Amino acid sequence: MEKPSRLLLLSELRVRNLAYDVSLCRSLLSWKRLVPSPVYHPFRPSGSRSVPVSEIICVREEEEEKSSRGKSDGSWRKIKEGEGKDCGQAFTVLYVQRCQQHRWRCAEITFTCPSDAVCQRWVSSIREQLASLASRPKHLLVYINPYGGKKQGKRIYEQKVAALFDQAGIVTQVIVTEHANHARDHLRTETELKRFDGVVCVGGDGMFSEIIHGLIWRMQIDAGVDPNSPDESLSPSSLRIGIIPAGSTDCICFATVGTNDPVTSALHIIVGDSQPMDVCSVHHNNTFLRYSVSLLGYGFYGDVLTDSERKRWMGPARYDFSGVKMFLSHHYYEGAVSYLPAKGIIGTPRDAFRCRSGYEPSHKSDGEWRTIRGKFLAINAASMSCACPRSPKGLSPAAHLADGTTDLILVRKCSRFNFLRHLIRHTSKDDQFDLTFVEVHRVRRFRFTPRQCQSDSDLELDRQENKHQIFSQICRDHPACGCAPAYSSWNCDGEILSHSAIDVRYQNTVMES
Ligand SMILES: CCCCCCCCCCCCC/C=C/[C@@H](O)[C@H](CO)NC(=O)CCCCCCCCCCCCCCC
Ligand SMILES: Nc1ncnc2c1ncn2[C@@H]1O[C@H](COP(=O)(O)OP(=O)(O)OP(=O)(O)O)[C@@H](O)[C@H]1O
Ligand SMILES: [Ca+2]
Repeated sequence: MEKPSRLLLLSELRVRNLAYDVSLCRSLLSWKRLVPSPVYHPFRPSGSRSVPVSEIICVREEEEEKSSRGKSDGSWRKIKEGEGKDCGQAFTVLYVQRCQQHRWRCAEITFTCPSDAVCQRWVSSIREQLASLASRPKHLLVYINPYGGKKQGKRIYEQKVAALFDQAGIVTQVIVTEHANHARDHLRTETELKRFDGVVCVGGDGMFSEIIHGLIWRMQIDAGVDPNSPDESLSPSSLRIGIIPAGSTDCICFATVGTNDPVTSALHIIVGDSQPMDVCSVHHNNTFLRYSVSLLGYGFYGDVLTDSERKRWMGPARYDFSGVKMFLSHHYYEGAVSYLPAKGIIGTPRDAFRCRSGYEPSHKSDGEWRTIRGKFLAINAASMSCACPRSPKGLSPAAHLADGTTDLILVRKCSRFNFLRHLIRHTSKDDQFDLTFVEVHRVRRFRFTPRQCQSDSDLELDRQENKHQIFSQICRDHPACGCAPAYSSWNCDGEILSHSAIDVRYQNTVMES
């Protein structure tokens, strides 16, 4: 065995009885097949592969091979006969294999060594390399929501994730929640959080939201900041949050990882990947309501959520049922949206670029507040793309994950046919914003006031702008006329907000695994 300075190890090992040149550099494990060649070179490498050490899950000594050594095991005998060498132990490397559509799988390869000593050297060298990867979690606190999505959270964790964490040497404390807000309250009070490198959320967007709320609260308390104060800037979280998708939309997982697959997510957690994301805070009259990381939607998405919560027994299909119902209801809502455009940022919501990686928040000064009044079918604020299996490009395909902005999408009252065109474009390559009744702005902050809550001076401005629309005034004065509901609700990451008039501002960035 030679050991050039660039290499940590270089050996001739066997994989399924074939000879390979196997090397371990500082960041790469590579194996190259050695094929006999009759022409110039006695051995010519082919079939080479390499895996970054950062994507190795673990290395395992093959105990069975050790015990069968010297016994009349067919494969061992072949190696002995073929090579005429004294065969030793084998070791298996488990590593990440990238598959289609951003899926990751755990692959493994077993190397047979010529001696025990060589095997030991390989195993300890790879383990040393793995131990030096500081971003890998060692202790994780896992919350399982057994109630989200198709109610499979517990099974998904036990069958697809637990064994992988175990193989990667991750020690877990698992809590299966018993009621809504169990995880949030547990994070707020009971746990000695310093023991953990991260929190794992097995559930959907609502469960992730619970965990964000618990963690942010806890971080503020630990940092001596009043969590209720709207003006205090958030103390950043030292704990990362990993998501194992087990909900109905799982858009936070899909938009960050590119797929909703528990094994892929578990592998991202194991290798210590991290992804910062923006957190917005939502206030009503200076009172804090909630944080949001994905969608804040009024009108269509608020109504779909309100209607679908009554049909939870349908599982994820409730959204399609309520989606069709609310599409047919075709409710629009009047109000004023004011926003602070984000200036000096890289990109616009109409870019072709898709973001699944971090982005530095820009702190350049912003523009002037602008106000848009009107009748809206939907007002959506997307802090990330909100991509999900229903819409793989999402509500705002070019939204950045951590740039301190939100894409504000306004869909004005239009015909059902036009609204359907807009919706369908979420599922195709066509631009859903390239329609006269849709506008999108990248903003740092925004406010919404339903028409019924607008001040008299605002209403006077409205009247001047919409002199011809006399019926809107009649409907406002006679909300019982049945022409349309006056208020919708805000869908905040899949939870219903208690107020319609809200003030939303970019707050901070948290880490997600
Ligand atoms: C004709 C096909 C049109 C398909 C249009 C698909 C657009 C889908 C866009 C999905 C955006 C999801 C945003 C994520 C929000 C999450 O924070 C939240 C919590 O998990 N999920 C939802 O609110 C769950 C929201 C789920 C919304 C489902 C809407 C389904 C609309 C169906 C309209 C059909 C019209 C048919 C007419 C005959
Ligand atoms: N043990 C529990 N029993 C009842 N509700 C729970 C429990 N644990 C958590 N919850 C609540 O369940 C709700 C739904 O969970 P979650 O959002 O994860 O799934 P979902 O709504 O099906 O998926 P998505 O949000 O991705 O569409 C959340 O509001 C969460 O607070
Ligand atoms: Ca939910």
